Amino acid sequence: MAAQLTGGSVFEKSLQEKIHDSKVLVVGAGGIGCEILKNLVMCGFQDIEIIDLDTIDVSNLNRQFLFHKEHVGKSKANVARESALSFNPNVKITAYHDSITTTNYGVSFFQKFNVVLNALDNRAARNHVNRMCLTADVPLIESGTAGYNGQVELIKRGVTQCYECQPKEAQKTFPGCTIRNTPSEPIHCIVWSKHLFNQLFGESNEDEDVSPDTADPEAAGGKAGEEALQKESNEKGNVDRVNTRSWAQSCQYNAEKLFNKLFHDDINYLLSMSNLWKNRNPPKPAKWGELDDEGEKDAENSANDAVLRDQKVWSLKEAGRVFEESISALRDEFAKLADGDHLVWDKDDKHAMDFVAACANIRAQIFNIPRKSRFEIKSMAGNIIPAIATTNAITAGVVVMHAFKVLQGQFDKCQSVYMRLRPNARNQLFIPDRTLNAPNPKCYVCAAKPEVVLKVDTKVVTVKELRDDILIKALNVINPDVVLDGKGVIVISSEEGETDCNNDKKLEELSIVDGCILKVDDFFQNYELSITIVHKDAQRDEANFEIIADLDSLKPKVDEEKDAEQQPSTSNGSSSKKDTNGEPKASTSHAANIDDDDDDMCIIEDDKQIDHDQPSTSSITPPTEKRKHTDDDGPSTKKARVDPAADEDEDLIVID
Ligand SMILES: Nc1ncnc2c1ncn2[C@@H]1O[C@H](COP(=O)(O)OP(=O)(O)OP(=O)(O)O)[C@@H](O)[C@H]1O
Ligand SMILES: [Zn+2]
Repeated sequence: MAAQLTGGSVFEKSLQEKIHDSKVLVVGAGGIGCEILKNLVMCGFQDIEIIDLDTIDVSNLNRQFLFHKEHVGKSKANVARESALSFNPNVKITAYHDSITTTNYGVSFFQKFNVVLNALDNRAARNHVNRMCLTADVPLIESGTAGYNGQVELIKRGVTQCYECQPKEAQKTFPGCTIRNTPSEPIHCIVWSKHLFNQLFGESNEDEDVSPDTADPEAAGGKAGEEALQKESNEKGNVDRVNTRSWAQSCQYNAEKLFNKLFHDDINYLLSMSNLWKNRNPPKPAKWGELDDEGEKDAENSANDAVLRDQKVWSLKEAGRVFEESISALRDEFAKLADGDHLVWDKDDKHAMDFVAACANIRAQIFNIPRKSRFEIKSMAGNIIPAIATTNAITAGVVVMHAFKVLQGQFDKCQSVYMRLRPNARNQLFIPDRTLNAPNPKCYVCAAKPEVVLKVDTKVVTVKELRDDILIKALNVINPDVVLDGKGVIVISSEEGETDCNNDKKLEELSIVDGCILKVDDFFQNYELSITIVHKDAQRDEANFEIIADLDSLKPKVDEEKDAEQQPSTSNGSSSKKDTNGEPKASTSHAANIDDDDDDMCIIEDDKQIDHDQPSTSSITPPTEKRKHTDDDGPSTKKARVDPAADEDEDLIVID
C-alpha cells in the first residue's frame, strides 16, 4: 500500500520526497495515536518516533487496533511500533515508553522533527507539548475526539493560535467546604467519595480531607462542633482529628464502624456547626443497621444482574451492602501491597467504583440530594465520554492530511477542522474554519511578554501552594524559579531543596502582597511569565486564587463605565465595556478537582465573541514582537476568526 502511494499517482513527486525525508513525532499511542501511526507508515513516512507513558489495558482493545489481547499490560508505544512495522517493515520507528513531560525530551529533542502530531488525552501534556513546540518552532498538529466529535488544528508559532491562546473552560473544581460540609449536588458527593477512597487506600493528599471543615468561615460564630465534641467519645475515633487511614486501620476497616463515623457521627458534628444550616436543609445522619430498604426487592432481583445493578438507583440498604463488600475487597487488596504503596482509584476497577458509587449515594441521601445509578456515577466520576473508533480514525486521517500541508509549507491551508455527527446546514460533516486563527496577543504563553494577574489570598496561600497548585497545576510550568521583582528575593528555586524553608510561609510573610510582581522562569520549557499579585480576601465557597490573563479586566467597574461614556462606541455598536479586542478573559479558579487528568470536552464559549456579521476578510494584526529565543515567525497578516461551525450549530464542541 505504502509502495503504491509513493510509487504511483496518489501523491505528487515533491510531496512524496518530503514525506520520505521528514522526521515525525507522534505523542500518545492511544485511540488517535495508533491510527496516526498506521496512516504514517502506510503513506511512506520513513522516520517516525512515538511516545506513550502507558501500558495497554483490556478496555483499549475495542478501538486501538494495533493492540491485541496478548499485548495487555505491555508498553503502548513499543507494541504500536511492532504492529506498525508489520504493515511496513522498512520504516524506522523509535518508541519511547515514557512521559513527554519529563526532562529527557527538551527543546533539542523537539527540534529534530519537521512536525509533531499530538494524540493525547489530557490538558497538562497538551499544554506542555504546545510550549515545547513554540520554543523549538516546530509545527504542532493538535487533535482530540469526544464521542462523535473530533477536532484537528495546526499550532505554529507566530502564525496561528497556540493551544493556550484561548482560555479553556475551567476544569470543574469545587471549594473544599462545599465538598466537606455543604454538598448540594450529586457531583459534590462523588468528589467527596473519591477523596475518601484516597484517604483510606490511595495516595493521601491533605487537600482531599473528607472530615468536617471546622475552618469553614460560614460556620464561624456558631458552636462549630463543640457540642458534638462534648457528646461524642473520642475512643470511637469519630470526631477526633486523627488521620482517617490510621483510624480505619486501627479498626480493621470494619464497615459498621466506618459507616457510623462517616455517615452518622461526622454528620452530627456538621449539624452542630449550626450557622451552616440557617439557610439550608440540615443533613440527616444515617446509622448502620437502620438503613432504609425502599426498593429492596428489586435490589435482590438485580443482585446477580450486572446490567440492572449498574443502571438502577440503589436503595440505601443496598448501598450499605455494596459499601461493606467493597470496603472488605479493597482492604484485602491494600493489605497485599508493599509498605508505603497505595491503590489508585480507577473507574474500571469494580470495587473502587462500587465504593465510590455506594458512598456517593449514602452521602447524597443524607443531604437530600438525588441519588444516581452506578452507571451515572461512573460517567460523572470518570468524566467519561465514550471513545468511538470511527471518530478517532477520521480525526487521524485529517491529522495526516494536515501534516502533508505542513511539510509543503502550506500553513494557510491548515485551517482547524471539526468533525460532527450530523451534517451542518451546508451539508458538511467535516467543518473547516474559514481562516487560520491568529495568535492572541495577550496569550500568557505565546505573547511576546507573557503576563497574568493572580488574585490570591496572600494571607492564606503558602509558597508551596503557589508552586504546586498555581504554577504547576494551573499555569502548567514544570520546574519554576520564582523571584520577587525589584527585590531580588528568590521565592522558589528549581534546585531541589534550595528554598524548602519558604514552603510553609504565607505569601505575605515573604512580602508578596498586593501590587508585587513575581518573575517566573521555567528553564526546561524556556518560558518566562510575569505575575502581578492582587490580594483578595477569599470568601467561603470561593477558591483562594484566580488567574486572570487579561489585565484590563481588572479595571474597577466605575472606571470602565466612565471610559464607556468618554469613548466612542465600537463599530458593531457595542460599548467599550466589551473586553479589549473582544477577547475572552482567561480566568481559572481552583479548589477540589473532579478528574483533572482526563480529557474534557467543552462547549465553545467564545462563539459569543465571534462576530458573525463580520465579513471573513476583516483582518487583525498579529503580535509583532516575538517569543524569546526566536527568529522568523512566518506570515504577518491573519484573518479574524469566523467559525463556520459556530454560526450554524447551537453547540460547537471543542475537545481540549
Ligand atoms: N504525558 C504523556 N506522555 C506520553 N503519553 C501520554 C501522556 N499523557 C497521556 N498520554 C497518552 O496519550 C494517549 C491518549 O489516548 P486515548 O485518549 O485513546 O486514551 P486511552 O487511555 O488509551 O483511552 P481511555 O482514556 O479512553 O481509556 C494514552 O495512551 C496516554 O497514555
Ligand atoms: Zn498562545
